[in-house]
Amino acid sequence: MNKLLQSFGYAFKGLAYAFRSQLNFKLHCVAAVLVLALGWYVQLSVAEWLWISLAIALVLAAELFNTAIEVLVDLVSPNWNEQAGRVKDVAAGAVLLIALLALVVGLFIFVPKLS
Ligand SMILES: Nc1ncnc2c1ncn2[C@@H]1O[C@H](COP(=O)(O)OP(=O)(O)OP(=O)(O)O)[C@@H](O)[C@H]1O
Repeated sequence: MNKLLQSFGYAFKGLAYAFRSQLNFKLHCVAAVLVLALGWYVQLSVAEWLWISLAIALVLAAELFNTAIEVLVDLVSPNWNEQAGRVKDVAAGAVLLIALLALVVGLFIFVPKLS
C-alpha cells in the first residue's frame, strides 16, 4: 500500500514538473478547464463527455510524453546533434497530430450546439 502511494507521489511530481516547466502543458490544462466548463454549460450527453474526456486526456498525455522525451534527449545529448533534434521534432509532431484530432472532436461536438 505504501509502495502504491509512493508511486502516485512520483506521478504527481512528474505532473507538477511538466506544469511548472512547460508552457504548452499549462496552456493545454487551461484549455481543458475551459472546454469542461463549456461542456457543462451546453449540457453534453454521456457519449459527448466520453469523446471530450478522451480528447483532453490524449492531448495532456501526449504533452507529458513529449516532455519526458525532451528531458531524456537533453540528458543524453546536451550538445547540438541532428538525431537529437529529430527525436524532439518527431515527438512534437505526435503532439500536434493529437491536438488536431482533439480540435476536430471539439468542433464536431460544440459547433452544432453553439450555432
Ligand atoms: N540537442 C539538440 N540538437 C539539435 N536540435 C535540437 C536540440 N535540442 C533542440 N533542438 C531543436 O530545437 C527544437 C526545440 O527544442 P526544445 O528543446 O526547445 O523544444 P521545445 O518544444 O521548444 O520545448 P520547451 O517546451 O522546453 O521550450 C527541437 O524540436 C529541435 O528541432
